[in-house]
Amino acid sequence: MSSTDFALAVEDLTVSFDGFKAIDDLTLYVDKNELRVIIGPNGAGKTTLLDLICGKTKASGGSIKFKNEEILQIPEHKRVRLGIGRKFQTPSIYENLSVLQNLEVSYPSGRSVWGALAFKATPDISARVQAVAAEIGLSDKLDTEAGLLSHGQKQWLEIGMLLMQEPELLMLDEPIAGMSAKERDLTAELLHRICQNRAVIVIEHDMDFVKKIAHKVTVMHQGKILAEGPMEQVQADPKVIDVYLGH
Ligand SMILES: Nc1ncnc2c1ncn2[C@@H]1O[C@H](COP(=O)(O)OP(=O)(O)OP(=O)(O)O)[C@@H](O)[C@H]1O
Repeated sequence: MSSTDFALAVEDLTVSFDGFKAIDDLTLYVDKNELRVIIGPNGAGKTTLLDLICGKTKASGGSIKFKNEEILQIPEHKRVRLGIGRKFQTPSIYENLSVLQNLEVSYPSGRSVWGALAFKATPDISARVQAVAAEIGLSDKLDTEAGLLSHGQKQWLEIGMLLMQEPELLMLDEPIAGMSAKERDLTAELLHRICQNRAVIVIEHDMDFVKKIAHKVTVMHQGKILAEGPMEQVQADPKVIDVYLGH
């Protein structure tokens, strides 16, 4: 497969913090419609890798191509416009706005959060809100104030806010942290749905959940890739057991 076919092509990526290489000459390719899970011990560089892809952290060297376009020099807010969405662990929803309003304010070039109450949505925006609400399982909660949602529902709403921008690459950092067993199952189903139209990268520590969602698993260790492949293969890899799964 030539690199033109990948949603994301990371090559020879390096970042140093005061001489310490948190990401060390790392190469990674993610297909369109692929759900990739990144695992590895604490400090392996997983979060730093996502920070580099979304533009929060500047790389020291290497290349990051999104849909075959070099994005290394492109600032974070422009990468969002290109179609790269990133969800952090803490939800950043507007607790005082309804689910509907949270989704509406997330529409690209939509109104600001300050104008939320006086806002009249166009048919395009309303249609997108309905579709996204159905995708995240919150169709019956559109008028609910976001602050009243359960922890899991807040996480799904934030994913929905990212989906409003129709990202072609969505990155999620430990999406099931703090969720109940039922919420975890629903999140697995949600991730299966949303990777049908885009590439998704998930950082996760819960191996049962990884098994449920991953198309392929990348194991990181000390800023490098230790192993990569289907979960069964990675799980049986003595190197992976030694540095991570055996602990
Ligand atoms: N801005 C920074 N300045 C200095 N060091 C940093 C910075 N960001 C990350 N690091 C270091 O880089 C290494 C990788 O950290 P990172 O948070 O990416 O690991 P991780 O695999 O996400 O770990 P965890 O599973 O604990 O979240 C760590 O040693 C961390 O201390």
